[in-house]
Amino acid sequence: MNRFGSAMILAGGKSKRMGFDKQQLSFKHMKLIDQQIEKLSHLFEDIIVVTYNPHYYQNLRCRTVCDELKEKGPLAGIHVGLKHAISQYTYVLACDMPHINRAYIRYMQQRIGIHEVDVCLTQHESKRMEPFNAFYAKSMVKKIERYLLKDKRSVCGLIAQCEAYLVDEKQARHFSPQLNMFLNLNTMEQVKKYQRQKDV
Ligand SMILES: Nc1nc2c(ncn2[C@@H]2O[C@H](COP(=O)(O)OP(=O)(O)OP(=O)(O)O)[C@@H](O)[C@H]2O)c(=O)[nH]1
Repeated sequence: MNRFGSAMILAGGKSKRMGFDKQQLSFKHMKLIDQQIEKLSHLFEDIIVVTYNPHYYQNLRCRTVCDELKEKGPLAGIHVGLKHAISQYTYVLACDMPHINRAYIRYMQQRIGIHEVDVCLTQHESKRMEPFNAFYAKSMVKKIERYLLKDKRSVCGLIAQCEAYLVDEKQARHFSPQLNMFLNLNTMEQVKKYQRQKDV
């Protein structure tokens, strides 16, 4: 099994705040998630989209899976994505995140190379953790399953029980000064603001 061959995009949420399915978000006449798949395909040989709508992805360079443990939130997506991953570590992204930072992905891979942890993610000065734009080990599958079956859902609660490499906010800002690489679009207001700033 290789080390970093798989990436997953979570696209199985309810998008209540957006008011329409975030998998359908488009910029410049191209779906955001299709743009993510395109970008990630230059960095990872295996792209997994965790979705209940596999037909959206038929002609793209990815495969699809859907949650085994339903109605349990993003961790259930991470759970099934890791189960199907072909590599020891999988890069995890949400379908509403428009910025993919290659240098930061490489940096996290280097850190994992040295520290051999269960997860590598970023922690803000406030101690809040970013569950996406992060790496998770395939060896976490059983642990996540047990956690979800106890009806727990918090990614951060799970991380507290793991060997984690936490990149601190200051370090992350060297790669993304405004932390745009963690921007996620939950509402139309956020989409409009993003469009105004980026002219997309
Ligand atoms: N596979 C899977 N992905 C999920 C699930 N819940 C959320 N996600 C994904 O996780 C990421 C973050 O989700 P949120 O934005 O917090 O939740 P959401 O359900 O998409 O949106 P809201 O209904 O507005 O909270 C998005 O990429 C979602 O598609 C789930 O139950 N299964």
